[in-house]
Amino acid sequence: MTEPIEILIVDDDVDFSEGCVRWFEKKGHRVSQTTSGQDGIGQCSMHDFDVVILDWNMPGLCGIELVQRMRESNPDTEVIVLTGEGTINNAVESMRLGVFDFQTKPFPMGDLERRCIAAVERRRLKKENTQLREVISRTKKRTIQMIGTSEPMNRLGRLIDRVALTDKAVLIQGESGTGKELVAQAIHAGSLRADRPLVTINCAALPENLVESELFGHEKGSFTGATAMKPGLFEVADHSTLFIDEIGELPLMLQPKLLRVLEDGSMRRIGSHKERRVDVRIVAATNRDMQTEVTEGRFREDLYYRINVMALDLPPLRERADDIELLVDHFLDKDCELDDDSRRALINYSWPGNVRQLINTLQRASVLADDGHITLEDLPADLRCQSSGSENQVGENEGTLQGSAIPAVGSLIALEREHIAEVLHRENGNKSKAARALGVERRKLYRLMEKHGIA
Ligand SMILES: Nc1ncnc2c1ncn2[C@@H]1O[C@H](COP(=O)(O)OP(=O)(O)OP(=O)(O)O)[C@@H](O)[C@H]1O
Repeated sequence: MTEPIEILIVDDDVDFSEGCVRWFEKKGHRVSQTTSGQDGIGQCSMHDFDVVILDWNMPGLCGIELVQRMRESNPDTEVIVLTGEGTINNAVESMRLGVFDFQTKPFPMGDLERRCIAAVERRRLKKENTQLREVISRTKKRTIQMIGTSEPMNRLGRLIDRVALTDKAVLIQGESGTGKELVAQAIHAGSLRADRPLVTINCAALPENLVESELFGHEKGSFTGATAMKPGLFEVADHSTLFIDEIGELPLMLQPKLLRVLEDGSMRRIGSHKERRVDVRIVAATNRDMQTEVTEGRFREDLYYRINVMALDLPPLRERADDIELLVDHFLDKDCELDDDSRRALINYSWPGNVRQLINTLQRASVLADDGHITLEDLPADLRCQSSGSENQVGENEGTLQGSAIPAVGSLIALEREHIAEVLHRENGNKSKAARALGVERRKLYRLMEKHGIA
């Protein structure tokens, strides 16, 4: 049997439509029926049908009007038009409106079912197309290569392989820069959903009021600025994986909505009454202690248990020192080489900003090095100190300038940038702590970091 199709039959011929309902139901499809065009439009606004089978000659609203209104509110639903008077004009008109097919009564029911199956296929392809376009416009393509052969990394690799195939929600916890996003990509790549793109949202990088519309989408006109309908990331990630980065930042008022999708896969766009069903696997990440978040009332306990079905803890780089040299060699510019002292300094450092800090340090050193020959002088002061045996200090380059526009020394902008970088450095790259120390919201810190090109 083929996949069950959700069908709405809109026809004022009661005998015909009841016959259709019985026939389709026997074939295992889910069918609703109405004899009124107005009611059909209402049902479409409440439910996401795959196919509407519509009589062209209904009393009240004419065929053109019905098709137009249904397609306006349900551009994804395919429409098959039925008529007793098969005129060329009707066919041309309905095709122009984007209906999938046009059938003249009477016809064999088997034909109608075959047309419905073909319509569902077109709907699936259209949806997939939209998903791909959305994802391409939102994400940069990256290949996943996790470097590390230490025992903690081998253990993590084995866990990823096992977790990936389960389809269960995963919570990845670890310090900033340890590779949580990379792990999310690896889980998706190893899952049965891997042929579809991974969709990502970072809750902390978006203003609070945008998180809801990004996740759940909105209808045109549902709030100021909603000039067009936009599907949410849950719809974009249908049949795939949604990576929710910094889930600890998810506003409390949105948490019940997320819980609902996780429980039964149902959601609504902002400004819509229509319930949509999605099949999305959630992989979430955080560098917060979620137990504390729950205890202190910032995160719902029920949601925490829902997302924490499988937990993965990422070790900080200082707990897998065996991997440092591998990472250094992997990320070192191919035209550069390290002298013995600088190599030793890199290997012995405690890397509070983890792999991200290591990558930044190497990039910085390769810019500063003469003829590609990296010496201790090309490394930040705290690495040099540590290498000469002084106390562990934090990484000064968790805050390396990435852009090319360096503000004039002493300018207000330069001072702001320096101060932010210094606080990040003092807090070991921990953005929550840095935001608290700066007296701003974490989101604001993200925007400031972006503005100043701080990595
Ligand atoms: N094991 C690894 N092998 C190769 N690259 C890695 C590894 N771990 C991390 N990286 C790289 O380090 C950088 C930071 O990793 P990622 O963004 O995944 O960290 P994160 O834990 O999600 O950080 P944050 O909490 O700040 O978002 C990325 O460029 C990533 O590719």
